[in-house]
Amino acid sequence: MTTALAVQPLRVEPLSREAFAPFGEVIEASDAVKHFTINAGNTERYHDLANIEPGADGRVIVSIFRGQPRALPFRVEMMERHPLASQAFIPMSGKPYLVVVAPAGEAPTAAQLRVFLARGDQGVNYATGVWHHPLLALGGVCDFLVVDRAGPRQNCDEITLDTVGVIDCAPL
Ligand SMILES: NC(=O)N[C@@H](O)C(=O)O
Ligand code: NI
Repeated sequence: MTTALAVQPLRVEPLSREAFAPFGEVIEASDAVKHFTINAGNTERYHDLANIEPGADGRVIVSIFRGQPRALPFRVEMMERHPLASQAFIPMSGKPYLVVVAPAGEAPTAAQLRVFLARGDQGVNYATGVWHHPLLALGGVCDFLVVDRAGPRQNCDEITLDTVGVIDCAPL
């Protein structure tokens, strides 16, 4: 007889720079970040938004992830981390998406997970080693520009959670 896994309802928070700070950076054109006008006044530059870390023997690469939408309620059953490098996701389709994270270090429990709803104009950069769930697109097929690492050595650890985290909220 298989025993059912315990479930833990997960609260969804709006994504903000302050709340996400323990996990990395939020990539957005906000008055809260350093910005200045360039190109003879035509363009505003929102400067130096994320710490992109490819690791000592890696190089920075840019890819596009085309994510299929996830259905809600969503069961968070696994998490992953990239121990050698950061990973950034910048939405290109203008739709909100979910970000599930836990601090770098010991494998997290469901109770330690943080869930953020990101707007379609907010990207995130996971700092090296930060636990996160793979891409969670919502509302349709969505493209994301992804800035992460190519290089030798394996750069993805996955864990299965003992307790399933359940995200069951409509976007905030
Ligand atoms: N595997 C892969 O490149 N994608 C994950 O790292 C992810 O965070 O979506
Ligand atoms: Ni990842």
